[in-house]
Amino acid sequence: MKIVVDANVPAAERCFGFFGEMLRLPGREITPADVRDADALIVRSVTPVNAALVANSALSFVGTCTIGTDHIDLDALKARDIAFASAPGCNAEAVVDYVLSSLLTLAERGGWQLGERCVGIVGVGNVGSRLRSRLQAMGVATLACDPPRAEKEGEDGYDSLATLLERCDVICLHTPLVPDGRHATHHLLGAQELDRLAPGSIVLNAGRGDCIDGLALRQCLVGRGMAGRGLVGRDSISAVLDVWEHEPGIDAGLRDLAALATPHIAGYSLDGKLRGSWMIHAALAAKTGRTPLSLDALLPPPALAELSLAQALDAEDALRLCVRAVYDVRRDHDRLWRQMHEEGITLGFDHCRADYPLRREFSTLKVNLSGEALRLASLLQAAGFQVNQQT
Ligand SMILES: NC(=O)c1ccc[n+]([C@@H]2O[C@H](COP(=O)([O-])OP(=O)(O)OC[C@H]3O[C@@H](n4cnc5c(N)ncnc54)[C@H](O)[C@@H]3O)[C@@H](O)[C@H]2O)c1
Ligand SMILES: O=C(O)[C@H](O)[C@H](O)COP(=O)(O)O
Repeated sequence: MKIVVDANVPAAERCFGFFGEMLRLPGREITPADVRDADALIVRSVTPVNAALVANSALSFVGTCTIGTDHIDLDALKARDIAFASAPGCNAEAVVDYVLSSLLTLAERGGWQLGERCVGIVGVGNVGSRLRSRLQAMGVATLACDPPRAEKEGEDGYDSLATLLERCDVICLHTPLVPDGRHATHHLLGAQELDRLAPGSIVLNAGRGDCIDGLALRQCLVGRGMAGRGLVGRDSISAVLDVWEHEPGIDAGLRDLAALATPHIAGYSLDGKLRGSWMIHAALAAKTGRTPLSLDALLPPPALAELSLAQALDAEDALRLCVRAVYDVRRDHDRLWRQMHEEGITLGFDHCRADYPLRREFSTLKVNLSGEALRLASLLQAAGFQVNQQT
């Protein structure tokens, strides 16, 4: 069996070398000639898998080791009877870690507490529902908007986008890119919606770049944001952007105005990436009648497995300390600036992603609590850490 695999797919040798001869290629450069005699194609989100790519191929399986599938033309695969698998939810926990690290960073810079805010979650699927559960358990008020779900399940628990814009001071986008139709998400937040944001609001996009009109956001930030990299003001609008229109050639002007700007890495925990590879490995194993490897065999132990707190810290300060011990979003923001400065926008963006430092998920850290710190147990557990109470 010949398998073409994006060079940025981690654990490719173990997951796909397992099935036969493997050819690794840069994801953005895979051509019809590369897949002509291939049986399987394994991609991440940067390879457009369309009719032109698969038309004259021998492919019988395409897998994407990602949650998003907007780069795949499912009709083109169906027309050629090519089996398809994606990795729903694989990196959802990592995206929630990203959101918490970002909001706690902005809270520190702006001098407010996350617990005072109301977070509006747009798109309540694998990512959004996990975010909602963690925030609710932490005692943070949330509202949710997901018209496709509301239609299927009833309106209870769901609000309109207009209500979120009116009542929330943090708006988190976790929608897929849906180009058209009744629930299209292309430019879901445009000039009109951005105009409705209350002073001091935060807009965070970790869905897909095209879900926000970048030009409108840029104008909004010029008018109502704090001009200057990474700054936040009590009454100004702040943006946290992980995804962008036209990646990797993103708008540097918008990057300059964002409080946190990262190169589409919200889901880039090692756990999330390996889960993605493994899920596609398991799908290909099922298709070919093989017994898959176990996911546990792929995941190494974390470098930082435990930390201990014994003193009476402010609850959000303690949370921030644990969050940053595992994942500090400021490092990704700084890396993007540095790499773009050295290599230019496009190369800098892609190299930041390709050479991504090892990152684990909150759930890999055990926090030992004793003495006064015992009162932090429920907050830390709610945020996703393992907690060990030493009485
Ligand atoms: N930044 C990253 O690194 C990263 C990582 C993972 C996923 N993503 C993106 O985030 C998206 C969401 O991930 P997920 O795992 O939660 O996907 P999912 O498919 O589980 O959930 C998406 C949710 O969005 C809802 N939705 C669709 N159209 C909507 C609309 N118009 N308004 C509001 N809600 C709408 C759907 O009903 C669904 O509940 C993915 O499709 C992917 O594009 C980005
Ligand atoms: O859809 C997803 O799973 C995420 O956007 C994923 O993190 C994208 O990563 P990439 O495939 O671009 O490496």
